[in-house]
Amino acid sequence: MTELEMAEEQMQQLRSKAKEHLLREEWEDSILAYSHFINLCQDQISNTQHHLDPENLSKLHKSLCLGLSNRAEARSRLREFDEALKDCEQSLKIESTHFKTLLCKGKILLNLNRYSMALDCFKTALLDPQANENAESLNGYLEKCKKLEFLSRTGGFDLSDWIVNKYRGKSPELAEYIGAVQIRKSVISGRGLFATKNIDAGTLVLVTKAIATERGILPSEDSGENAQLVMWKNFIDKVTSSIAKCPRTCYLINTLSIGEDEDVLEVPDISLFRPEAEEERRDLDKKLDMASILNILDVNSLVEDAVSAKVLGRNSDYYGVGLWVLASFINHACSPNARRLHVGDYVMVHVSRDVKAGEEITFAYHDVLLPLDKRREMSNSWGFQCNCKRCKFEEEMSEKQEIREIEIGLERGIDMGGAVYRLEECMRRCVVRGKQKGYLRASYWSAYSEAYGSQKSMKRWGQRIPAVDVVVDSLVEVMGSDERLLKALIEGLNKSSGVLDKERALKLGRGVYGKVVKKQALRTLLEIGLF
Ligand SMILES: C[S@@+](CC[C@H](N)C(=O)[O-])C[C@H]1O[C@@H](n2cnc3c(N)ncnc32)[C@H](O)[C@@H]1O
Repeated sequence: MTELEMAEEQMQQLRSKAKEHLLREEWEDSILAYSHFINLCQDQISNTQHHLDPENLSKLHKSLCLGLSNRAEARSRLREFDEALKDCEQSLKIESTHFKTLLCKGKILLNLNRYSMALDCFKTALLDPQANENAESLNGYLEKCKKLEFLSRTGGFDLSDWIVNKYRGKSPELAEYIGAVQIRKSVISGRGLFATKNIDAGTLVLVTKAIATERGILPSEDSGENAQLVMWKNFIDKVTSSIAKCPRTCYLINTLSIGEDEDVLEVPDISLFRPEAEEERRDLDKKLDMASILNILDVNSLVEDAVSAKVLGRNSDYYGVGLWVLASFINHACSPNARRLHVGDYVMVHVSRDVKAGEEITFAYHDVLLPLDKRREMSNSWGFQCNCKRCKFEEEMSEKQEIREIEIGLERGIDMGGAVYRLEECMRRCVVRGKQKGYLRASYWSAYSEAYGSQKSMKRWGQRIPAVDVVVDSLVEVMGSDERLLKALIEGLNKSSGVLDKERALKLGRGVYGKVVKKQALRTLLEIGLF
């Protein structure tokens, strides 16, 4: 047997082995075998290209092209998208219209949310004769790319049907989207996200896919602490693995705060977070050590089921944690103007009240319908102290004897209607007006909500305290919409046989869900009490 024949036989064996692994979905073994095969193929081409007849040389090129394409497929199944894309590029250099490679590359780009580049791949694949046999799936991908590209350009998402149908069926396909926002230095701390134009309540400002999420049901014993620790460890592993597989992910995570010296941090351009941003400009070699990863996750991870968030389509027993890079630039405020919806691995952030151009977009990291000391405890556990206008104002007010007495009364369980009456009287005497009234009412919301919910309390105090809609309006003005406010408004007005101003309820609903739920669907949700 000649040397050439021996090499050919070895290649033949390797190819069969690699293919077998691929069919059995043994991705790692398949990658190993294809790598070996590809090396042999490349050696063979460079050693023999001058004395091989053109037909054999072309056969070798074809084999190499297919080997690269199949290795790309196996790598993409392991979510090693970067390496898989490199294989696709090499394969397409040999045969620029190689159908299988174009299909694989298109799917990878779709996974990376690079919709228009994926669309180009599928369009080119359509020109290949093989497209006829695969017309159905190819057309499916083409339609999907077009739809997602449109959504990422316009932000025109519509979750109405899915929500009204109580999340039955597949969750809607989402795309990454960046609205009228930019990252700038913030007076709150470090960098923040800012509106670049006036934005009305309910409008989306961003939709972004998680780098990683971890979800599970927490058992009730030891308040789920152990399970939470296991989930946190799994979450860290997932983030670390994403960083190892993708330099872009590593680069983006590197832009995040570790919670210290935020004021000297660089302000990244928002365009870096667009999936289709140019790769070349980036310093993709910067590495992240484990200590930095842990600090970054500590400061930036979000729990899905927070008060300023709504998890759509999943059992409420689930506990979920995730890292959404762009959303990590949003600072906390005790009078926030944005909320988030969690759908699958995406987070959708919308403003929950009208926002002016240049205003910072903020959401609540923890419950803000609580008094100052409780809020302080929670921001301390996040590792910062909030000094927003509301906190400063309440600090002044907490010096007042009357406020102290009200707090003592609340601790001792006095009639909530009475506590509300005293607070309103105190605000009248201290000439607390406008937003500041909303701030204090928000802090003592639990007293208001209990009073409005109790027949006995309303009978005694109802005439002497402001009506529920007046209080809800003043709260919405300072902290945007909230489900609890919407519920209190509807129930309170029902009880007092007041007429529910539908437009007012719709506005509140819009603040909670954003414009991704259309008016008619929102009306249905309000009618069936599903909010
Ligand atoms: C998710 S990051 C927000 C973006 C961050 N400012 C940056 O420059 O990357 C969370 C960190 O921002 C800071 N932060 C957010 N809201 C704050 C607030 N209301 N007051 C003080 N610091 C805040 C804290 O350091 C917190 O750990």
